[in-house]
Amino acid sequence: MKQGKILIIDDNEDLLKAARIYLKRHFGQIDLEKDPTLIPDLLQNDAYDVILLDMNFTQDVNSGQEGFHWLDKILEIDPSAVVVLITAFGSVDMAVKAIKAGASDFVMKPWENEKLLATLLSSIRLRSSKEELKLMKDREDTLTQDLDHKFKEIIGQSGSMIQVFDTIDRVASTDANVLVLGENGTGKELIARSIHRNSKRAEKPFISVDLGAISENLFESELFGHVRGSFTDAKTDRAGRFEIANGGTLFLDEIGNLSLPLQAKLLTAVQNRKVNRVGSNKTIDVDIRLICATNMPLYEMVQKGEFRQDLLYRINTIELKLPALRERIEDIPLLAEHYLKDYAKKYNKDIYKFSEATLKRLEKYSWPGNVRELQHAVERAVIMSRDNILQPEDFFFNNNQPVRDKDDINLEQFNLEDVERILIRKVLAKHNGNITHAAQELGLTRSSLYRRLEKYGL
Ligand SMILES: Nc1ncnc2c1ncn2[C@@H]1O[C@H](COP(=O)(O)OP(=O)(O)OP(=O)(O)O)[C@@H](O)[C@H]1O
Repeated sequence: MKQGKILIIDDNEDLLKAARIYLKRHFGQIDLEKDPTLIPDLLQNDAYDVILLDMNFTQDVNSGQEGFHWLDKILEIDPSAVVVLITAFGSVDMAVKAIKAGASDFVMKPWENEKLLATLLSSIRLRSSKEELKLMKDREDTLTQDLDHKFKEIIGQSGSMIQVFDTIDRVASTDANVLVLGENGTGKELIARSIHRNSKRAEKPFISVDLGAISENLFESELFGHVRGSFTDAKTDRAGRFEIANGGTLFLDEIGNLSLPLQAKLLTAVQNRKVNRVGSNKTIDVDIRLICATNMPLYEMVQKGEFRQDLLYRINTIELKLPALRERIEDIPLLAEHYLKDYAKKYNKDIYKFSEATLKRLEKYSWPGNVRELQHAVERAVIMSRDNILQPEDFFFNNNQPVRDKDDINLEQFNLEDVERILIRKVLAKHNGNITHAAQELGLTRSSLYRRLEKYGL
């Protein structure tokens, strides 16, 4: 089937007819219109891939003013419309002006059919890439909104969280680099997003990079980009995260996991605010606000020569230490009730509170996985409970489950899931709960390890 819908607007009837006869062979639909005042109606009723528009409608007037007027009108109705202008021979200046005003291309009268066809075909391609781009932009906006929603509300009324809020208030509007320290699941990314949202850069991107999840040899390409052919898999030019974050905030998570050679490369980029794509000599300026986070003891690591002191001093202009959940017990009921409301709604359950005994138990538990662990525990309890009040037995706590010994694994008895659960628990214990290290040892990404932790209730 022939593709493409084309609208031609010109007051010369002979020209319209001739164009239709020729173009009908190549496109799905050709609509002709003599009267430009009908453009808004036509665009209401149909979506055209290309609009071919004459510059001059009234005879003896060659200023092109009318053409510009209608071009503006069309782009006002559909900003991604593809308009090709028809200009009189010899008025190249006007054509250039039209392109600056938003036309995609122009053809000169009298035209050669082949040339007209080639112009229309490339215009149709342009239209579909414009639409694709718009779709991608919309998709990105939706994703950002979803993510932002997830990260919007910071809950806490403990003294230590009030201090955190106060620091966010004071630093958000500055461009100062911020280092967020805290155990896994204490809300480091949440805080980073909140700083971004309250900064002058809020309308620009917030780009998050999990440095613990990037392999050593892809580090430069991921962060600084690459040009085509610079290594085997570099099939196209690609911008790195620094460039993508330009104007906005770059959030480097798990910075303590970076090897010393990569720390040096990062330092250079952070210091100079310039990057070179891998395989290119061109230096690109980047304007970013840097927020870094880690659960590792960076100061001790500096003492041991595992983390560069100069890099630490670059990134820690402002330091924010997030308290572990067990250090702010008064926030536990608050968070638990927040998640209870969320998940009861999500799973359509009529559960409205925790029993007194449950709250006590939740307050006593040590929450090694902090808020993330509490969130998952409440979700699981909501799913499993048959009552409308959550009881202690709806919760499984890490330290309720004895870690079995290696000898316990009897391969005849265990199914694969049991073995996986035990293995994950052991590897986690070996790395003191450090998710990144455990994931590395297990050959999993951090997110798939989190998924399994959730699945097995670890
Ligand atoms: N104070 C808080 N109020 C509400 N939700 C929170 C709070 N702190 C953390 N969370 C939630 O807990 C989850 C984990 O938070 P986040 O990813 O920011 O932690 P993190 O410290 O960056 O974790 P990791 O070190 O594992 O990357 C998220 O779903 C987040 O929304």
